[in-house]
Order: sequence, then C-alpha cells, then structure tokens
Amino acid sequence: MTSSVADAVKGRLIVSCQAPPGDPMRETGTLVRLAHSAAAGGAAGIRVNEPEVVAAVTAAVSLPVIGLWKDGDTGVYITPTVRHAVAVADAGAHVVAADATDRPRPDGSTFAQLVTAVHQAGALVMADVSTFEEGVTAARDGADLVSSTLSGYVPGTPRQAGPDLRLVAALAEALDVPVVAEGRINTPDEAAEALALGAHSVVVGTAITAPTALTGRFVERLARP
Ligand SMILES: CC(=O)N[C@H](C=O)[C@@H](O)[C@H](O)[C@H](O)COP(=O)(O)O
Repeated sequence: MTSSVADAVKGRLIVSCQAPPGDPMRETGTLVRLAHSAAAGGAAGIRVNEPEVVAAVTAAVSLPVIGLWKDGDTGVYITPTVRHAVAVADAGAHVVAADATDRPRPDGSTFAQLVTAVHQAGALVMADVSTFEEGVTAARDGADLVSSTLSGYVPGTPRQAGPDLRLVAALAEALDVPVVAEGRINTPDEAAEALALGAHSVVVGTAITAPTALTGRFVERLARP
C-alpha cells in the first residue's frame, strides 16, 4: 500500500480540489468535476476536503486520493481529531492528511495515536507540518509522508509569498519517508524546483483550482496604480 501510492505520485503533481466555506465552488459535484479536470490534465493524485467529497472523488476518479477534514480555520483545523481522521479513511481516502504541528489536538490525542488509528482503518497518513522539527517528529511517529502544508499558517510564524522550499529541501535531506512540497506553489517552475530540491511530489491548489482567489489577485493588482 505504502509503496504503491507513493510510487504513483513520485515526481508528479497532486492537485488540491478544495473551496473555502461560502465559495461558489464549494459543492460536491463541482469539486468532482475539478478532480476530473485535474486527472485529464495529467495529475497523479487529488487532495480533497470532507468525507462526502472524499467518497465522491474516490468513486469517480481512479487516482490516489489524499483526504482531509477541515474543522474551523483556527488552531488545529486540518483533520484535528482521531474521529475526523478515521471518518476520512472510512470515506475511502488512500491517504489521510492531518495537522502534525506541535500544538495540542482538541481531543487530547497525540499525532502517533492518530497515525495508529488511520493505519488500522487501512489508509496512509500525510503529516501536514510547519517546521523541520515537526516533520522529524511526525516521521518518527509513523507518518507515511510529510508535507510542508502548514509552513506560514501557524499564528506568530512568518509567511513568505512563495513556497517554503528551504523547509522542503531540509526535510527531504533528513527524512526517509517521502516529503511533499505544498503551499503557495504558484508556477510550474516552482513545482519543478521543489522536485529538484528533493520533494517526492508536489501539491498545488489555489493556482489551479481556485477561480475566486485567482480573480481576486488580478482585481487587487488593478486597484493599485
Ligand atoms: C494551510 C491550509 O489550510 N492548506 C490547505 C490544505 O489542505 C489548503 O487550503 C491549501 O489550498 C492546500 O494546502 C494547497 O495549497 P495552495 O492552495 O497554496 O496551493
């Protein structure tokens, strides 16, 4: 299992098909269409939010699916508890992505306990981290993949405009498990650079699947002289 999913995405693109609360794209059928488009364009995997969407996309698209369940948007909100993680696995995700930052989880579980529960449910775990130390700890705790997803999203830490390729490179150098580059990858060249720096795979969301945010970038620029 580990090797087949990891092999399938090695050196390739995973497309995150998500939409924030209130966004016109936040509708299961629409997100399934986005996943189909990503597959048609050559993606090797899909990342989606919420059990209902995970189930719909795994049924419709024959690519590995990384599932998560966002609950809120502050603190630990990406698959915050064991209950959320098992629900995502039970919905059919091949990989469950979960917050593996060093912050306390709302159910009091440890990340290692979440990993055990997901493995028992038959899925792999992607640790979404914000720092090098968190990545090392997550791998030690049994994560099957480690992703730079949360770099810049922990309050009080800096967020750069582009991807945190320094973190990706450091993790890729240090870890035996595959390291995934994710977060603010805006161009094909940035994705290629992440692979060149040792990333196993690259996740791109906003730059491909978020027309509201992309429109806003143009509008914001035109509003400035
Ligand atoms: C921080 C957080 O909540 N990240 C989420 C994780 O699933 C998504 O909102 C991002 O879109 C995803 O990580 C891909 O990143 P980008 O959209 O920058 O390509």
